[in-house]
Amino acid sequence: MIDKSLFRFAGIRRQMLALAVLSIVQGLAISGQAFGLTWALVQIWHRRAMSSLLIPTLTFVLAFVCRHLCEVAKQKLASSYADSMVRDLRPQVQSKIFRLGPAALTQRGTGSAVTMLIDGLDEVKTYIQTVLPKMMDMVFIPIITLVVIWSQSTLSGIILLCMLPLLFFFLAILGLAARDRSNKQYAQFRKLNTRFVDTILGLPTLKMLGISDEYEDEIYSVSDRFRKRTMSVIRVALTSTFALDFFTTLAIAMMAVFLGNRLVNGTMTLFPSLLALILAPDYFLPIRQFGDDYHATLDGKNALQDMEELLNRPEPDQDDDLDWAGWTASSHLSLKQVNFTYPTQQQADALVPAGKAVSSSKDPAAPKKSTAEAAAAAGSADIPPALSDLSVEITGMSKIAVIGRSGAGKSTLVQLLAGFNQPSSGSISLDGHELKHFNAPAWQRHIAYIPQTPYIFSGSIDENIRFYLPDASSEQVLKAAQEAGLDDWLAILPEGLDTQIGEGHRGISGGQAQRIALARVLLDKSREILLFDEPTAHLDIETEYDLKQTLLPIMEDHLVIFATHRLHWLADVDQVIMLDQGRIVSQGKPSDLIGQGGPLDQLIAQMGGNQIHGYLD
Ligand SMILES: Nc1ncnc2c1ncn2[C@@H]1O[C@H](COP(=O)(O)OP(=O)(O)OP(=O)(O)O)[C@@H](O)[C@H]1O
Repeated sequence: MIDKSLFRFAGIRRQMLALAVLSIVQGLAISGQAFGLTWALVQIWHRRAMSSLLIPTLTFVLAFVCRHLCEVAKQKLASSYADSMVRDLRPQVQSKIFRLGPAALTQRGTGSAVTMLIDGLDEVKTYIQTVLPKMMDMVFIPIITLVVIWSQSTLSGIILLCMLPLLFFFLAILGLAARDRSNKQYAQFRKLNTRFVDTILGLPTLKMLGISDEYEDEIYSVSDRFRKRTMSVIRVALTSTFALDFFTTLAIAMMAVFLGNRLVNGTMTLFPSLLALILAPDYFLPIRQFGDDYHATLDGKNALQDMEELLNRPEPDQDDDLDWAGWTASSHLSLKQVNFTYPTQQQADALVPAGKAVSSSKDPAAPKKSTAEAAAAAGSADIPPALSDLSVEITGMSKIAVIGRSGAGKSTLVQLLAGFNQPSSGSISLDGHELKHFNAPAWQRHIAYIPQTPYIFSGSIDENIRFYLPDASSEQVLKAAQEAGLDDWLAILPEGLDTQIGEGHRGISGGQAQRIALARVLLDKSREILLFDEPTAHLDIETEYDLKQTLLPIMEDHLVIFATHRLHWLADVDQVIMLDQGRIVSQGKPSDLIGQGGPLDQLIAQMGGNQIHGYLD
């Protein structure tokens, strides 16, 4: 019923102990309250003097106050513990998502990550603050009240004790049914969020293609499935409440009949029978409350398991030990027979060592596989490698174009160099350092990655330019903006660099976004390696031409690796790497390759020879 993973949280045992003490005190107070009430009622029944009611009434009031103070204390304790646990958990989950990187986000879906960080943590909080005190109540209060009832009427005690297994049986059966349904409901909830966030992100495209209504219907049907799953959880919850209430009422009614009978026969006095009867509902109350709240907390339990699964995911290896000062004109990078295969969904799931995945492994202590190992394992699977036997030599401030048809592996290679993808085999040597992969802070501190659509966050242009170097001076930012060709645009903006852009603010063009990305590179001179993943793919030819004029001087004193479809860039690079199905089919100086009738000529012919005019001229 209670998640074992909860015990890994610091201080939980102390909290449970404090809650247990409070539950025991509350159990005693409940008995004291029933005792005072019964005493007072018996005094009234026997028409005793009003003064004889003073002590029973005082007992009742004191016990009543103590009972409710215990309740308040338990709620405060559980809620402040749940608060502090969620406060600790939030940064852990957040930084894990960052450490896992873009591949994990692609696998889980952005919506799912957002759900986990916002709703998921709130649900975990509700789960912790509800389940811990209820659990303690269920353990201690029935025992204390049963002892008191048993001491007054053995028969009542036996009736209540016999009813307990029945209640637990129903609690377990319906709890399992609710858990299954709740798991499905949570999976549907994740699907709904992923679908919803993806659709919102793709809304401009959907609108442009005139299919946004169909997606609205699609979201409606996913939401409707979620509603049906929620209703099925509620149905089980109501059945469970009904079953628990029914058996509780039945047990109390049976007790009342037996006790009434004995009272009439004169084999029992009023006080013990009334005390047993008054206390009986409190004997069942914690079990009923746990049963009722159990369904409400299942989402939190699922969210916690989901977080545990994420936190236990092995992270891509990171080489923190690389001691490398940066790329210079004499630097040398060598890749030899490097292979990379994307893991399949099943292989990615098999990486998870905790929770469900552990059960599939005979040895829970088995070492966790890294993404690279999974990719190596993936070699035997059906999916072909995205990069095969890649051997490249790169020296000094060269400019290298990576070209090839769609799906050839250009982006995969750039992402491998950025450290997102880790090779499954092959060797890498950087200025004499042997690397397993490029996920090394010492390397990543020297690269600037510019994708097709640069990341523009919600904030001012100034803040966006400071992306790599938040402490740069205003003069440096302005100079970088001017060098990146943003000055004409800034001149017409009333607020200049302080203009708010990104989500929820002023929209900007693709060319302006690329220039902001260039300004980031120009601002941080320590990034001598530029990794471009088709930065001009979304731009019209005039904008691309304008941007190219800005880009060429920047490329001069950098190592540039430029994945592109636009072959006119061949006129401006020193080396070309042509990929086809993940293999290098042609490599060398463009002037040595063009006109030789090789694969590059075929590609030029297929893509329209005029693109290369700049080079031929
Ligand atoms: N996350 C991924 N998971 C599995 N396979 C992938 C993933 N990303 C890319 N691939 C596959 O890897 C291969 C190379 O893809 P990649 O994106 O590197 O090609 P590309 O040359 O950049 O294509 P394009 O020019 O269309 O962007 C393709 O077959 C693609 O389907």
